[in-house]
Amino acid sequence: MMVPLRAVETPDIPDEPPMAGKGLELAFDGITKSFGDAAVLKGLDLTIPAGQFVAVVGRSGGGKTTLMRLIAGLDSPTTGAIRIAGTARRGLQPDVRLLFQDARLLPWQRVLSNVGIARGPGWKERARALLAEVGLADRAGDWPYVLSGGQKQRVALARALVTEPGILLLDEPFGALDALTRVDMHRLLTKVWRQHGFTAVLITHDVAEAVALADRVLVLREGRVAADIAIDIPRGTRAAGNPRLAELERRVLAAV
Ligand SMILES: Nc1ncnc2c1ncn2[C@@H]1O[C@H](COP(=O)(O)OP(=O)(O)OP(=O)(O)O)[C@@H](O)[C@H]1O
Repeated sequence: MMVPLRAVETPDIPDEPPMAGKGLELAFDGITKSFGDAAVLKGLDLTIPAGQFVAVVGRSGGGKTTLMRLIAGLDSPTTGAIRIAGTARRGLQPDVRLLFQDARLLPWQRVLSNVGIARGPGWKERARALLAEVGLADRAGDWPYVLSGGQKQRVALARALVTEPGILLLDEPFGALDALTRVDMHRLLTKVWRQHGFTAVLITHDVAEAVALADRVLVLREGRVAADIAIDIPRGTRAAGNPRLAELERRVLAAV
């Protein structure tokens, strides 16, 4: 069944700011990144306030994944610095977690152990609470292979949240899901973002998804921020048919 979904409706979620506390500020100071002679990022200067939900859109090859890898500490910028809560980022850190298009669960661990991968005292209770939050309280004892694609992504989300990261990076996490499951995941992501208060950076090809979920959309084009657009309408009103949403979507598309 084809379901025409221009935007995500989240009328069941009140438009409140995220809970204060966990989110960390993320700043790019003159970031460039080259691979050999190829300049992929050509100078990024911007600050993402703690707890903000930012979507990054752009054409294939525009440098989105490269930027993500720099934030995660999987790679280093050629020049410039990334600061997290004011401190220059150095290598992998537990305050930043990643969610990818594929859930990357460990097939030899049951769902609960996948979520509680970090272990430590009280890990089982914590993992169970997170599974309940993502709607999978009754699947703790299952093996990953019995889960649907959407359920696997829910487990991956619970696992990412178990360490209460200050920044959650999402690299096309819903790209492989069908339209209805995507809408469910949009609702869930909005809910957990509100509850946990992390700073969110979502990479997506889907402009409708970007304007539906984010506070702010960055358009990355040829290694630069071609547009920085505030989505200044309440989430509860971001339904298909809202003319202001359509206008914002047009602005983002024009910049892409
Ligand atoms: N390790 C690498 N070595 C050489 N070139 C690279 C490397 N990583 C990325 N690139 C190049 O950098 C450019 C940007 O790639 P990147 O994956 O960041 O783009 P993207 O915007 O995420 O694209 P997509 O939407 O297709 O994932 C591409 O031209 C790519 O070939």
